[in-house]
Amino acid sequence: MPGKQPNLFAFNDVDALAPALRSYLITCQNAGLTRHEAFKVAVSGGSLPKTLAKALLADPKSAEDTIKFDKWEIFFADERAVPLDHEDSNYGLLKKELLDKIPAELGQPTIHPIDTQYLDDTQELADQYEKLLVNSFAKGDSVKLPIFDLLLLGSGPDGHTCSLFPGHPLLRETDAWVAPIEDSPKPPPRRITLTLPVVTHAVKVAFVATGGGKKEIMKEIFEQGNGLPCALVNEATGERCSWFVDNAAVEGVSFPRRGFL
Ligand SMILES: O=C1O[C@H](COP(=O)(O)O)[C@@H](O)[C@H](O)[C@H]1O
Repeated sequence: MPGKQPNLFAFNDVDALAPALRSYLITCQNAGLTRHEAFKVAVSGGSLPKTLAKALLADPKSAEDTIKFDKWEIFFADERAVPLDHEDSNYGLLKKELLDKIPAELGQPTIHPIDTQYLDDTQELADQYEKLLVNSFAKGDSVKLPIFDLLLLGSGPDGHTCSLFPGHPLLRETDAWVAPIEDSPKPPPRRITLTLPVVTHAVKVAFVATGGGKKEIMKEIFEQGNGLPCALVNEATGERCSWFVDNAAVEGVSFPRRGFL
């Protein structure tokens, strides 16, 4: 692994995890604001938005403990090729769990959903999302990869992250920033996803994984790796990567935990 190993932060439960995640997000936010007066974050769907909402919608404990939502630019780490109000939409999920609940006085983030006029053609859907990233990140022709301030990811019980699935040829993609997938083993099959080089190029990467249903795959990710997508992210990002988990998700996993300060 480059540099040090990923940080594994384990908590008793989601209620204990959420304040630590909030504090981590504020640190990433403030670093982004210092760098370019915005916080550019890509988020996943699945179980993440609920935990994210718990972290972000909590009452601030001090003046420093402030989420500057109006400075947040939220992108999607992966998205399903469905309308934004469809029950499978990652945007729809984030809206329901978080966006609709942000009090107006806290300011509102800028959201970058997929362009649903291209739903019938996943290659075009991916290309259009890549263009959006080019316009949001590129400062000239020299930009080879977008640099997100943070990628907020989940881990499926098969070790997938974004819509990058174990053993799938998409894991070898080196050119595209955003790629289509038509054969996702987890429904719905038609999706787009950030590619591995984009994910691993982010300033920071954070996974959130909770519940005993994840413990077998967490063991494999942290003990063997086995080329699982989550393990590939760990290997490529090292200490830039942090895992926020509950104890149930890492029961029996031999990997050093770090204390969250
Ligand atoms: O299909 C997806 O699954 C993963 C993992 O979801 P989880 O419910 O096991 O946390 C998610 O990160 C991804 O964004 C989503 O499209």
